[in-house]
Amino acid sequence: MNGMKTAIGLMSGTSMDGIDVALVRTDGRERVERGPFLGLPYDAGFRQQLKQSLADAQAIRDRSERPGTLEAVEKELTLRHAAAVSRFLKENGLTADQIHAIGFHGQTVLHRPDQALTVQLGDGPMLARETGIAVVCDMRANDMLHGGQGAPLVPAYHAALAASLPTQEKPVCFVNIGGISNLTFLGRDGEIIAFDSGPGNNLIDQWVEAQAGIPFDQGGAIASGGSIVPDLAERYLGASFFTAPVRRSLDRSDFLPPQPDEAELADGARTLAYVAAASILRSVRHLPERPALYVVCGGGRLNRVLMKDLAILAGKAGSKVATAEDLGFDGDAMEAEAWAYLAVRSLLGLPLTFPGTTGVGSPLGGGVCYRPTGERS
Ligand SMILES: Nc1ncnc2c1ncn2[C@@H]1O[C@H](COP(=O)(O)OP(=O)(O)OP(=O)(O)O)[C@@H](O)[C@H]1O
Ligand SMILES: CC(=O)N[C@H]1[C@@H]2OC[C@@H](O2)[C@@H](O)[C@@H]1O[C@H](C)C(=O)O
Repeated sequence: MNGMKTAIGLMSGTSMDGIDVALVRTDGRERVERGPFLGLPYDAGFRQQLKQSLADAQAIRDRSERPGTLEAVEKELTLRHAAAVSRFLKENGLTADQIHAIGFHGQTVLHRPDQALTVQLGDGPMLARETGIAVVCDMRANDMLHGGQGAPLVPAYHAALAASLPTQEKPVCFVNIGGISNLTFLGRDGEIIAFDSGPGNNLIDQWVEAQAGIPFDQGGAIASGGSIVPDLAERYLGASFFTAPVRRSLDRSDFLPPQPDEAELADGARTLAYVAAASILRSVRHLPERPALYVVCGGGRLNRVLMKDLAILAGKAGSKVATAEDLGFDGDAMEAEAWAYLAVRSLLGLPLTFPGTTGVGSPLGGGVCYRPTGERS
């Protein structure tokens, strides 16, 4: 189809649970055809290396620095992404020459918007060489150089998806409950407002891992046997992040899990599921209007306790809650799809960020493209 480009998006999110791969055909505007998706979980050993890299990244003062284990982890991460692309192409009967570009997120190991410092591990030139496909990466940096928060970037894609929704579902609010949660409000007239809305699954994951050696609370099974600890919930929900007049994007370390003596395993999981749901409603006060509908994507939509809390809280405020799947989207693939979409926008010189999304002064492009030959464009 005229003007359509085919791109692969690669996302390794703040949960550090694996690599998501998705294919999108798009004109970089409102025409979007979603293709196949592949989720490849990291093994426990590599997750541990990524966790170590978060600690090592604390020493970074300039985003090109790679202290401690970071250089080795970046190489390993990039090769794993290259292997993921190769497997994805093979499984779907595709070849590299059918793909215009890869949108490569990498792994965020440090994000300090107040210092305009954001670091995503991932070697774009190496990935381009390994795959034989042009790679668009570093999509957050230009926004930060121009005074933006560098996140969230998915909103441009949410806006393209929302274009296909009927008017009665608007204003609509996409909510991504990943490691950290972020939301995108889309008004009836196309107004777009987005921000990080608070902790998502990261606190739950860290809590059940530390207390029971389990990586995440599948289906909310642990939480369903517990009770909310009101003081603990209020400690999180009373954080300055929620009361500050201005929104800012979050780093994984901005919210830390409870101390072991603050709750039993199930009560802690129950409380943190509630905190993840209530955070979204607390953040909604920054929106100009109550959303008619919340569309939930990201792994948190699979935690039944969290989703029930969200449905109750949103319902009290007069809004409906649906999963991405209820509307024909894919809640696991959405972020990887977004990176494919953003890569095409980057190639076309279209803006990735907007005053209403990252707080940047005016709509702004971003991303750097590396060709397999080594050229940068
Ligand atoms: N079946 C499930 N039941 C409950 N929770 C789940 C389930 N599957 C995944 N999750 C949660 O979702 C998390 C992964 O979500 P997702 O992949 O959306 O996050 P991410 O992309 O890494 O993060 P971010 O959006 O912050 O970058 C897991 O760490 C886990 O906590
Ligand atoms: C710095 C960084 O990687 N931020 C992530 C993180 O995970 C969720 C939330 O915080 C969001 O702001 C962002 O990711 C999504 C994909 C985004 O930029 O839209």
